[in-house]
Amino acid sequence: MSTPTPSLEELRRKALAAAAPRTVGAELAISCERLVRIFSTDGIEVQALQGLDLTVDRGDLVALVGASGSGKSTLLNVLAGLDAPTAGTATVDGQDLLAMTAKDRLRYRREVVGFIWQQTARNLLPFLTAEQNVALPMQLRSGHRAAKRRRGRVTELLEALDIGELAHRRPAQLSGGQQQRVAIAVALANEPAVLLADEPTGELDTDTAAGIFDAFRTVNRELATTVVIVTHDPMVAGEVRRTVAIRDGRTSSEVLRRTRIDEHGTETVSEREYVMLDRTGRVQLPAAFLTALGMQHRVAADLATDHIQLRPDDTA
Ligand SMILES: Nc1ncnc2c1ncn2[C@@H]1O[C@H](COP(=O)(O)OP(=O)(O)OP(=O)(O)O)[C@@H](O)[C@H]1O
Repeated sequence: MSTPTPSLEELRRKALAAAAPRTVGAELAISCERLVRIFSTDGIEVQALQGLDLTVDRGDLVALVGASGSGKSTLLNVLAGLDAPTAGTATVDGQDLLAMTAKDRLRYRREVVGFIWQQTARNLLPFLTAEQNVALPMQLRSGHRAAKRRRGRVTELLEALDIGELAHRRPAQLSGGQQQRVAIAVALANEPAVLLADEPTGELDTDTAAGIFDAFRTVNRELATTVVIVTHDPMVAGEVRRTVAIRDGRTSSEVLRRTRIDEHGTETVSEREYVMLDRTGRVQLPAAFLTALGMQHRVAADLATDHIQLRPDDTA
């Protein structure tokens, strides 16, 4: 059967689509490729990010873990538009972070991302009540919303975070956990595409931290907001579907958790660790595996039908 000849109109549509400018990574919430951030102080250069690759799907909930100084906060600050990368590409919600003017960056911070700091006091204005804190980002946004609609959203957010009855309290009249819930509501005020949190449970006790983490899950599930949390807390890392480890300024491995329910309704959670593969074929193998087999400098790589074997160098 011969393929029907496309009509002139179809060809024209295809040509226009091919010629249209494409927004890199528009289908992803976050896309970073070979991201580099170099800090220079007193003539000394620190490479905080050394060619980091990361993609996050829309609607995902991801924990970023890693040793102190591995580059987690640097990455989060870049994604939040608080800091500019030195090289590489970074797009959030289809917006190119390296091509932004100062004005674009301001709008980006106000409308595209929400940010939650570890220090509870840093997230809120002390002289405003919880509801005034949540309403403020909406008032600052260009093209003011109608006051009535704004009030409705403030109430909705405070209720979603289980703090509806605390709307009239100032931060000093709230516990650390309650303050972080208000901070999440503030960060969500302008319906951001991505919510970023840097050690949001770092100042809280274990039970309160569990509650805050639940709040992130609720937001992720019910408002479909993409959430990225930097954490040291092993409990948080163990609860999310995806945990990405950062080592020496690069994503080194990730753990994916899957929940399966069998025919008897029994839930089982399986975990699998993956190492990252970049576009040039580089992988960073877990240090523990390399030490266990005494692998250094070079390894023997052989292709099998469905896997690649890596063995210690046998020529030494
Ligand atoms: N403004 C800066 N000026 C100079 N060096 C910096 C700056 N910010 C971060 N660094 C350095 O960059 C590296 C990565 O720091 P970063 O704060 O991103 O790590 P981290 O993984 O968030 O650590 P922690 O878990 O301790 O917060 C570190 O060596 C740090 O000293």
